[in-house]
Amino acid sequence: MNPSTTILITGASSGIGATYAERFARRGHDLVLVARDKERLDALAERLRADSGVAVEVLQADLTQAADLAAVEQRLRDDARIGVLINNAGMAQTGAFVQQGAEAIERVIALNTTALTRLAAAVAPRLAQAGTGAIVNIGSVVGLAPELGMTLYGATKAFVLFLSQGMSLELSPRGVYVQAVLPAATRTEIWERAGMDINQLPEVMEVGELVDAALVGFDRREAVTIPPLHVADRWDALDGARQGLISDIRQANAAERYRQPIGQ
Ligand SMILES: NC(=O)C1=CN([C@@H]2O[C@H](COP(=O)(O)OP(=O)(O)OC[C@H]3O[C@@H](n4cnc5c(N)ncnc54)[C@H](OP(=O)(O)O)[C@@H]3O)[C@@H](O)[C@H]2O)C=CC1
Ligand SMILES: CC(=O)[C@H](N)C(=O)O
Repeated sequence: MNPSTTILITGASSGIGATYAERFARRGHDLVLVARDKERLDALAERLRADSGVAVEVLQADLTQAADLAAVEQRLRDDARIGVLINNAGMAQTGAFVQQGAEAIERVIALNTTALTRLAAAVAPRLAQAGTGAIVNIGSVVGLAPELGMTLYGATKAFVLFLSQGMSLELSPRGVYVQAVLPAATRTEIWERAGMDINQLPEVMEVGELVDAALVGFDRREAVTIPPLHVADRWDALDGARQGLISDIRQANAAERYRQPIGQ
């Protein structure tokens, strides 16, 4: 990738986003860092400028707020230097589905799905027009498995995977690379923020290892990167089965098992 490409990273004040910022700064890229906590963003920006000599701009935004989201969209539309969007900002949600209040439901959907989609949609036309660039959407393995018990959060992450695969089908022929990254439990603040104790987990990946693995997938132009999945064939089998299913959907008639016997 051209080192003169600027990378915009959401959720860059901590965890996975901050680590992406470090890694891309080391690769020589200028950065635009987005999150709510300006003090933390400023401190990170200062360190990255000093360590890597790159230009780093801070854009304070609460992506669940209309005006802030619109400002980041505008920036992505207008700034031709930004060639990569790391769509990372997200929050987790604990508790049973019956315990979710309306406000909490709105917030997790607004951040994990609406903001992510709108930012991707803001930058995609410009990248497609230029015939280059990349959009990285951070999902989660939880989005593959309702059994993991995070129904609402998992549903937002299933959305991210579906959206990414659809975007990839549409945009890769136009020169734009779209990657979905699916981490599993990774040591960041997200757990504490959601009121979960990370120390109760049997296994946790360190955030540097996660981002470095995601970047291996990025450099290989993988459409779906699942760093904690040790048998890659499992994903190929799942995705292949899904595609096989499509060929068995024949829309002219209901399947035999749903037909009422004549006369009943
Ligand atoms: N850690 C894990 O185990 C896993 C994480 N993920 C995903 O990785 C992504 C990053 O999370 P992670 O690094 O772990 O968690 P962190 O809590 O460390 O980081 C979340 C980032 O999002 C920002 N953010 C939160 N709310 C908003 C908001 N309303 N507007 C703008 N920015 C916001 C936070 O900054 P600030 O508070 O300053 O706004 C922070 O920079 C998320 O999408 C998460 O779902 C996926 C699977 C596993
Ligand atoms: C961060 C979470 O809460 C979640 N378990 C995940 O792995 O995505």
